Amino acid sequence: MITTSGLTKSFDLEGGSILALAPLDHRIEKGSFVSIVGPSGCGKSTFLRLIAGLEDASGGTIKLDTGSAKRPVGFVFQDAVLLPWKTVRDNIRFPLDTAGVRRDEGNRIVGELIDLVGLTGFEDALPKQLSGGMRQRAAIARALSDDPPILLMDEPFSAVDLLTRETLNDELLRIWQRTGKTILLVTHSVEEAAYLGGEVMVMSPRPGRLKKTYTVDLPHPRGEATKLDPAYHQLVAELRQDMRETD
Ligand SMILES: Nc1ncnc2c1ncn2[C@@H]1O[C@H](COP(=O)(O)OP(=O)(O)OP(=O)(O)O)[C@@H](O)[C@H]1O
Repeated sequence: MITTSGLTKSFDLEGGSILALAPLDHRIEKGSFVSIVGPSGCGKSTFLRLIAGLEDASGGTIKLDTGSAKRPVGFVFQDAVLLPWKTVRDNIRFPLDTAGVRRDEGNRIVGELIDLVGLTGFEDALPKQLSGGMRQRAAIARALSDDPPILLMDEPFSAVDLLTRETLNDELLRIWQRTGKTILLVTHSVEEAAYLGGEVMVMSPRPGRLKKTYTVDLPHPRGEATKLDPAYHQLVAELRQDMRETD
């Protein structure tokens, strides 16, 4: 459902250009959960931004097989970029209002999403009244509001404490299983990548290229038992080794 062929991206800099992404050929199946790891500057964000259409490719192609979806991708960034003067409800419904969705239909969708991300009771709160984790929940709901088949997440949980992060990881897996979205998640945590992903893409820098992909066979639903599974520890160790080699 996401196919890249010879995808490259270079940025013009004073006195030359930098190749942020070397030719990338990859295929991501519909409904999969793909974690992306690699050292700083290896092109992880650039890859997501190209898929989202926020950057133009310098070469090659990206094919998104997303049928008749109005908007193929939703994006969740490291910091929840919520409108500070709007309530949780109005932030989540903002893309729906922009798309001209009828008010009663919008109310129904927003109600379901608030329930899905566990923000019931906080519909009328302003972003400043929420914890970091709750703001990220609202950002996920907003990214899902007009039902994009693909959810792109760029280090979505790196600014929250470890316990909240683990809870949000489990919530995200539940959301993924309930919605069937294709999820691509960039993370600096190899533990998070292994715990969440069905596939892990390992990238290396200068220029950014796909070094390796792992298929993760850990069973679902994942939970505390996953973290005790020797196969999980083996994968984390291999990913850590890959990161050392690419740094
Ligand atoms: N708008 C831009 N202009 C110039 N160079 C850029 C731009 N965006 C990214 N780059 C360069 O492209 C390379 C890849 O950047 P990118 O942000 O995709 O890496 P990353 O793997 O997401 O890094 P990090 O883990 O630190 O977020 C880096 O060398 C970066 O400096």
